[in-house]
Amino acid sequence: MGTYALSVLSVVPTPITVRVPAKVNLHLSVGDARPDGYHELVTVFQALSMTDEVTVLVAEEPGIDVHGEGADSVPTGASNLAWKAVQLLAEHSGRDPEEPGVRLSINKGIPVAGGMAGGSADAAATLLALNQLWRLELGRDELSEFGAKLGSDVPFSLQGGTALGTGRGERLVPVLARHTFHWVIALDRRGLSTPAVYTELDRLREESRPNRVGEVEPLLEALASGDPRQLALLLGNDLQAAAVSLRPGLRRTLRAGVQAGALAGIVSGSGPTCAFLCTDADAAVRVAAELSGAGVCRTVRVAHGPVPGAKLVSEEPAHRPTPPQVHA
Ligand SMILES: C[C@@](CO)(OP(=O)(O)O)[C@H](O)COP(=O)(O)OP(=O)(O)OC[C@H]1O[C@@H](n2ccc(N)nc2=O)[C@H](O)[C@@H]1O
Ligand SMILES: Nc1ncnc2c1ncn2[C@@H]1O[C@H](COP(=O)(O)OP(=O)(O)O)[C@@H](O)[C@H]1O
Repeated sequence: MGTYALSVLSVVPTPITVRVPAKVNLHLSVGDARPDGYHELVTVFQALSMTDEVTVLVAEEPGIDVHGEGADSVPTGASNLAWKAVQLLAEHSGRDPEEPGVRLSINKGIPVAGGMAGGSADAAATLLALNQLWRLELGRDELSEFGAKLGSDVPFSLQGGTALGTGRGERLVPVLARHTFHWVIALDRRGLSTPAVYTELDRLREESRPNRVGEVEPLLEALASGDPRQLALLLGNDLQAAAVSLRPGLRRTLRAGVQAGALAGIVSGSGPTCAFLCTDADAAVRVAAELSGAGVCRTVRVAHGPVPGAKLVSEEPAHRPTPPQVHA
C-alpha cells in the first residue's frame, strides 16, 4: 500500500511558478481607430522590476486564488485573463477547457488596472507555465501568437526587455538598451479602464487637436546612448491627455514627481499609474521618499528596467521578496 501511494504521488507533476514583469510605455503613439475597434500603435515598451508570480498546479477542482496588492479587485472566474490562457491552451491540446484539471495561484505585485499590463502579465505567465506543465513544447513564437489572441500586450509580457511594438502593440522587435534606467512609480487609489481611455482620446481628438508624440527614432537613439537625461526629454504618451482628462488629479502627481527631483514623468500606458525617470538608483530612492510625502498618490515604488520577460522561477512555488515601497 505504502509503495502504491508513493508511485501515485510521484506521477503528479510539480507545480510550476513563473515570474513576469510589469511594463511602461516610453513612447506611445496612437493612430486612428481601425474598423476592428483597435488603434494602430507605435510604442516602445520597457519591462520593469515590478512582478507578478503565477503558479500552475494540477488539481481536480479548477479555479484561481489571488493574493497580494489589489487582489480583491481581480476577477477569479472566467473573465480573468490568466484563466482565458488556460482555456486557450486546453483547447489547443485537446483538453476540456471547462475541466482543464489545473488551479492557478496569482501573487500580484503589479498594480491592478494601472496601465502596467498586470492582466497581460498573468496571461503570459500562465501560457509559459502550462507549456511546461503539460509538456506542449511550444516555442516562444507560438506562445506569442496565443498571447496576441488574449490581449495586445501579452506578447510583450512574454518577451520583456525593451521592444518596439506596432500593429495593435502585438508585433514586436527587440530594441537595443544596454543600460539600466531607474524609475519611481506612483500608484493611484483607483484604476482606469483601458477601453475608456482610448474612447476618451477619440473624443478629445474630435473636439480639438491634442498634441501628438513625434517620431520614435530619437527615443530609440536615446535608449542606445543610455543617457537618462536624453531619454527624459523624449518620453511621450498620446493616451496621457485622455487619462488626465478622466482623472484630473494626475496633473498634480506628474508635477509633484518632477518637483521631487525626477528628470521627467509620464502616465504609464492608459494610466493612472505615473512613471518618473530618475538619474540613477540613489536619486530614485530620494525622489520616492519625497513624492510619498506629497500626498498625491496611494503608494510609491522604485523600479528599474529593462528586465527579462516571463520566466520559470523553479518547480516549487517561491517566496517573492516584497518590492521596495514607500507608503504615501
Ligand atoms: C494601453 C496599453 C499600452 O500598452 O496598455 P495598458 O496601459 O492598458 O496596460 C495597450 O494598448 C492595451 O493593451 P491591452 O490591455 O492588452 O488591450 P486589449 O485587451 O488588446 O484591448 C482592450 C481594449 O483596448 C483598446 N485598444 C487596445 C489596444 C489598441 N492597440 N487599441 C485599442 O483601442 C480597445 O478598446 C480594446 O477593446
Ligand atoms: N489576472 C488579472 N490581473 C489583473 N486584472 C485582471 C486580471 N484578469 C482580468 N483582469 C481585469 O482586467 C482589468 C485591467 O487590469 P490590468 O491588466 O491590471 O490593467 P491595465 O489594462 O491597465 O494594464 C482589471 O480591472 C480586471 O478587472
